[in-house]
Amino acid sequence: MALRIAIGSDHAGFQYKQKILAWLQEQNFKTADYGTYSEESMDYPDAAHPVANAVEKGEYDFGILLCGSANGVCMTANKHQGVRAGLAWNLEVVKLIRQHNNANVICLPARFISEHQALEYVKEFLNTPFEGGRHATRVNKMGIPTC
Ligand SMILES: O=C(CO)[C@H](O)[C@H](O)[C@H](O)COP(=O)(O)O
Repeated sequence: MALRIAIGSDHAGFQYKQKILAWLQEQNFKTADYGTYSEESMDYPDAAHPVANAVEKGEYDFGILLCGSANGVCMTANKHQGVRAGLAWNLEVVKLIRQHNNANVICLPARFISEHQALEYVKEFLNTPFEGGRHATRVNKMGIPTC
């Protein structure tokens, strides 16, 4: 079955979101676009929460979020149980958020990377598997300790 990918951005990430979405659709991924739908100023949580919800509920396998620095969408997405959103600021870090952190949401800083880089980071994110092993132990400890 094709991977299901939810995407969202604020106004700062809107243009890159449109390019990434077009590429995802060309590749026949199942996609959901949670906005924003123009460059008009808006509040990033209004796009980040719906994407994180879709991943949290298991309706989508991965999320892609963009804002100016990626911090606002990343902080918002990580409020959701079962969401592991990682900041993507270079290719090696993108690999590591999958290999070591099993990130299920990638957060792209549209004002600090090129459109080409944004697309390359998305491709790397989708093609890199989680390594498991010692990293699985650590990821499992991310929840709030009960003792
Ligand atoms: O939320 C952010 C930072 O954490 C994003 O970078 C936003 O895109 C940015 O704050 C938007 O700024 P603007 O001046 O309202 O365009």
